[in-house]
Amino acid sequence: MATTGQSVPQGHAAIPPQNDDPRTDAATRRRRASPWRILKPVQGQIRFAMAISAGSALFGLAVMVLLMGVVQRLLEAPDQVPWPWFAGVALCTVGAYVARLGAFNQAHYAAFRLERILREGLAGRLARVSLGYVETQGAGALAKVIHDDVKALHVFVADSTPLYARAYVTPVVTLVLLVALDLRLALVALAVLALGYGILTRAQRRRRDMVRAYNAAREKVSAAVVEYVQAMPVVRNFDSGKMSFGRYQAALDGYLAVMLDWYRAAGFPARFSWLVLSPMPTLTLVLGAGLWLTALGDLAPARWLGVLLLCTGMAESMMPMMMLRHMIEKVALSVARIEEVMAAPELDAGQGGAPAADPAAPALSFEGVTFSYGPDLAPALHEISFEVARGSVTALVGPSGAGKTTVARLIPRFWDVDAGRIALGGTDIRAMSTDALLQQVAFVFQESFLFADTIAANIRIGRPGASEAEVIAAARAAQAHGFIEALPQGYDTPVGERGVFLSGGQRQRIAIARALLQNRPILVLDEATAFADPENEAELIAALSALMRGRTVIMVAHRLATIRDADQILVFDRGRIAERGRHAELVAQGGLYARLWNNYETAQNWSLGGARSPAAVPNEEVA
Ligand SMILES: Nc1ncnc2c1ncn2[C@@H]1O[C@H](COP(=O)(O)OP(=O)(O)OP(=O)(O)O)[C@@H](O)[C@H]1O
Repeated sequence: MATTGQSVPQGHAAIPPQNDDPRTDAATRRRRASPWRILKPVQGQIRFAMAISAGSALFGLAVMVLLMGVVQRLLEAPDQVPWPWFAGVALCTVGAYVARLGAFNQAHYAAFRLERILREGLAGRLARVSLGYVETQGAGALAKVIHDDVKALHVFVADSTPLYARAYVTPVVTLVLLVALDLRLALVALAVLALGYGILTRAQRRRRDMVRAYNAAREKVSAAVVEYVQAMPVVRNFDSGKMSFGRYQAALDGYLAVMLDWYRAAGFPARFSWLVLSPMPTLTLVLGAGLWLTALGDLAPARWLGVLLLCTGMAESMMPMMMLRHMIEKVALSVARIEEVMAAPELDAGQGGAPAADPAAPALSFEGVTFSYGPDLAPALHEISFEVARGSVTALVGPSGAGKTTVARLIPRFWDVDAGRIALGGTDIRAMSTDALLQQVAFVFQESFLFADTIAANIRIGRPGASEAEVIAAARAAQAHGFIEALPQGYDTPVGERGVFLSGGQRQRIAIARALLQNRPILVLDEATAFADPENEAELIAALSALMRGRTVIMVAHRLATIRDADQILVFDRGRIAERGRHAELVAQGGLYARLWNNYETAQNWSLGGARSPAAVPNEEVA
């Protein structure tokens, strides 16, 4: 189906451009970008490739003209072989091929350079945008831009730019030569071309609508495939695949209907126009007209032959032009997506260093912080204010969706606050450089990212210069040394893509070892025990205790037992702090926390036996 490379698709108006990407939103479609802008960094090299390619086209046309000369000489003096003309033909043929090869070489070099420049630019940009942007876009979608969309541009530069020059130079020069040789035959050839173009343009009239319908149908198929595959474990257990397969089937049927409609609407005229634009009709007509003119004694045979030779190339020279239209449409969506990432707002990082050691200021403070995830969304946090004293532990609890994770993520500036400020040691975090901020705070989130490297390397990310003894000490404190030692290659065991060879609890302990090595004064834990199974929960809690010792801690707590001893508990409810205090005070208050605690305890005592008693089921979701 794809029409990449240099092959010319038959009846290609019937083939819609490829856009198999569900990420293409309406805004992107509106902003279909021209590819030329993005090629600027390698513009010089591309122009050079185009110039060589134009040279190759001129050599090709020179071959035709010289062949005409050969025939003329042979007609004038049949017993004398016109060797110089033959030599000219041979030289120009070699020249055409060498120039063509050179053009494609240059275009490929430019494509490789561009690929590298774009990937570096995109990666650099992503390092400067807010983490919130990365999270909202989705790592998969961004990786696709860096990989697939950049690749699409590579293909465009490598294969299309030389064709571009040929597509313009050949028809124009051919036409000039034809007119110079014989205006009447030139007009015949032009008439055939005009007819072919007319039909093709008619065939493409509904193209834009069809492309839209086609893209929508493809997106539905993509989404249905992803759903079908991702939901496979659930599907197998519950509906033996019938329901989600039904959705997939419906998407495929819709896709087929669009394709058939397209084919019916554009298929025949498109194929017909390709037939008209192929060399045969032009040659037949020019041959007939030439015969007639020769019979009238009004056309020299050598000229006639020259026209025939040029006409063969003329129809063919139109092919690249049509192919290019298709290629540019195809690459425009990739360009739009690349430009969108390149235009993503950068985090306005301050230049300041670490906060001044103001002993009177709290380690961390939220001062009237209001934040919403988007201009049209209700605030996730309303005027949140609290202080965290140095060396103390603050726990964030509350029902699901109350805003706890949002608080944790605002500290490393996943997003910036809409109103109010967040300060470390009295300094607004927006005034600190990214490095200075990160030197103060370590984070352990629900799902810790492990690189496809060894366990030791993953721990060492915390402090690249750490010695082996320090890595092992951190792993010991994080209760990870035991299971690492038991692995066949110990600390040199590769953890696989995103740590798939390790359990959730093991991955978390490696992340804790990493944070221990970082040794930063403030620690933010977001549901760090969420993946703990009963077997390693105790170890995980021991690891966290080691990490928390002597540090200022903010923790989003899943298991309320882990926060009984917290110095301060902030109870969130619908984006506000509903209650605050220590465990005993809050339980005594008999409010939201007391209810959450009660439910938590009930849940802890819940057993299969208890499940038979309806009273034992908790009725409110615990954070
Ligand atoms: N990326 C996002 N885009 C838009 N809204 C979001 C986003 N993340 C969270 N929200 C919304 O912000 C509110 C607070 O969410 P948050 O994740 O902070 O709650 P939470 O208390 O941590 O919940 P949970 O305990 O279930 O993780 C919720 O209403 C949620 O729907």
